[in-house]
Amino acid sequence: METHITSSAKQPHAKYGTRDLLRLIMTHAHPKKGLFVVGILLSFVATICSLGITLMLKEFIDAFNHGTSGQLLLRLGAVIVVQLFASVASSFLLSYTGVDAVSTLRSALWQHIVDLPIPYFDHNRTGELSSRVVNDTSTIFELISSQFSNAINGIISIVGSLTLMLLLNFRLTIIILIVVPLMAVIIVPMGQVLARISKAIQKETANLNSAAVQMIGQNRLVKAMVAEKALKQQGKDQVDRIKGFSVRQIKLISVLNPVLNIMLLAAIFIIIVYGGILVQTNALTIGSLVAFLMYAVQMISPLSSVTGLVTALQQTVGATERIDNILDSPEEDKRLSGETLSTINTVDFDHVDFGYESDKPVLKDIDLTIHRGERIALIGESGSGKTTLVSLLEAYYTPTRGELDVNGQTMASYTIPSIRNQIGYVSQEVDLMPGTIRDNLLLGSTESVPDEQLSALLTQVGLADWLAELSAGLDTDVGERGLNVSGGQRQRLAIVRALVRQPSLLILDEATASLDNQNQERVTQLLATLPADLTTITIVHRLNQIEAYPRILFMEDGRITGDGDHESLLATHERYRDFYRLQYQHG
Ligand SMILES: Nc1ncnc2c1ncn2[C@@H]1O[C@H](COP(=O)(O)OP(=O)(O)OP(=O)(O)O)[C@@H](O)[C@H]1O
Repeated sequence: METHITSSAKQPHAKYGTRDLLRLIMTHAHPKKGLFVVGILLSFVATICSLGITLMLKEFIDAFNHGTSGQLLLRLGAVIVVQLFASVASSFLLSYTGVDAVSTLRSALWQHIVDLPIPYFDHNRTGELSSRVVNDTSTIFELISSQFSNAINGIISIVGSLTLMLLLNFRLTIIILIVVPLMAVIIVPMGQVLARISKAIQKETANLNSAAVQMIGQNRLVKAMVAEKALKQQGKDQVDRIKGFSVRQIKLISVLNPVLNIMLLAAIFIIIVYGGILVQTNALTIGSLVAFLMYAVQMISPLSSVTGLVTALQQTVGATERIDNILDSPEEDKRLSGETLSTINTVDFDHVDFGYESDKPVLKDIDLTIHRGERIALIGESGSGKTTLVSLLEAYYTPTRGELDVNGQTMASYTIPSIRNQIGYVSQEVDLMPGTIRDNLLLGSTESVPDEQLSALLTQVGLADWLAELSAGLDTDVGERGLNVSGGQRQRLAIVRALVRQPSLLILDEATASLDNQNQERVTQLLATLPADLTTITIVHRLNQIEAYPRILFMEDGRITGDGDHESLLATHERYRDFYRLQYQHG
């Protein structure tokens, strides 16, 4: 039988390389190839023009003694204009290509993450996933929009300058060719160390991101546990780890740049001394010497952007691997070619087993039939598998053994959206989405629902007075993570959200933490006001309203050991009796 637990068992990909990066960019970022090629060509033109300008300057200087040529100035002006236009246009086109590609990649990632199956989220931390969408895609953006074109221009500049230098003076060029490899001996190993450091910075920054998401999200818990000190220390340690790597990085860069500058100065010094001698002996014109100097700079300066490309590629390959891991994880199979489930009349668990991990069964031999319109309470000790049982109904997971049928047909034959559309699910952790109350109530709703209907439902759950007090009514913003709404109100809003889609099965995972007795009573009363043909399964944590449920399922260690009404369970089920008495003793 198919299970969705694929992400954790995924085989690690073979070593990642530039080819994977290219594949990722081509298949998911869809860069505008035409614009990119035009951008590179214009960049090529701009670099060639720069080299040409130097050559013209040489002619200009050498023509000084014979009076300046107006025609030469005109040509120089024209080339400068072309160079300016080409660099502006290429810079825009390449950056635009990068922005466009990274936006496409981010959207693809976002959409893919939305469609990942629940088990994927069981195994991956929120902060890490958000870091993939934001930080790792930025690394790819930098590569496409600047580092890549800088390096290509650098190579053109190096090759062009070198060729022109060779044409101007062979021996001077040879001297430069001795200095440059010396620089490479310093740049390349330092570049590798820098790459390792920036990889570590990236990793630690992602960790900080994920820790920050948790720290902010769990702020109430932290305060409740008076854990501020420990958490501050944890944050400081994490920040210090990044600082440690960053300091090493700036130390290296601080040394690298001046060393390179000194080597550049040394090269210029040699050129001036040796070139000066050549000028004196008329073996070289002053114009050629100036041009030579400029070419030397044009050749040496881009060296770091060329070697920088290697570093950038290494970093981006790391980001690629992480993004690929997400994109390669299979999306939830929504079984869109299956049948549409238009109502739920019966649900049959036929000797169903399920475990999140194959060797640890959580549900054991569940054999159960639920009929339309039943009001069921599901109770049992914490960890006995209640939430897991209803998660199977939501098709978040599939049974590892046995059969789960709806209307006498295997659940696997129905499309997943049609199953979920028939189920109103109110989970224990009720989260509201950012937006207005209306946005929240209509989340995922494809049909327009009149405000009167929403108000009627809000009245039904006892929120009419609360709504009337809000100045903007249904348009009130619920605030981030729904903090402006109390736990009980949140749960009742979630009930309305579930009812708006007119489900045939309502599942309520009662939130013990946020519900006081009064609220719980309200929820129980609400069940009585629901349409008679709406089946409800309520996971009940406190039993003070348990008599209201005609059918109670008692779960122990993944099995249903009791199935009946309150009186019959009290009479026949020892554990239920203990459970009931224990709860009552504690009020
Ligand atoms: N996503 C998951 N991955 C792995 N194990 C899980 C996962 N969710 C729950 N479990 C385990 O499955 C078992 C049953 O959990 P479940 O949440 O279904 O119990 P429950 O009866 O609803 O508990 P409670 O009343 O505390 O909500 C527990 O041992 C739990 O640790």
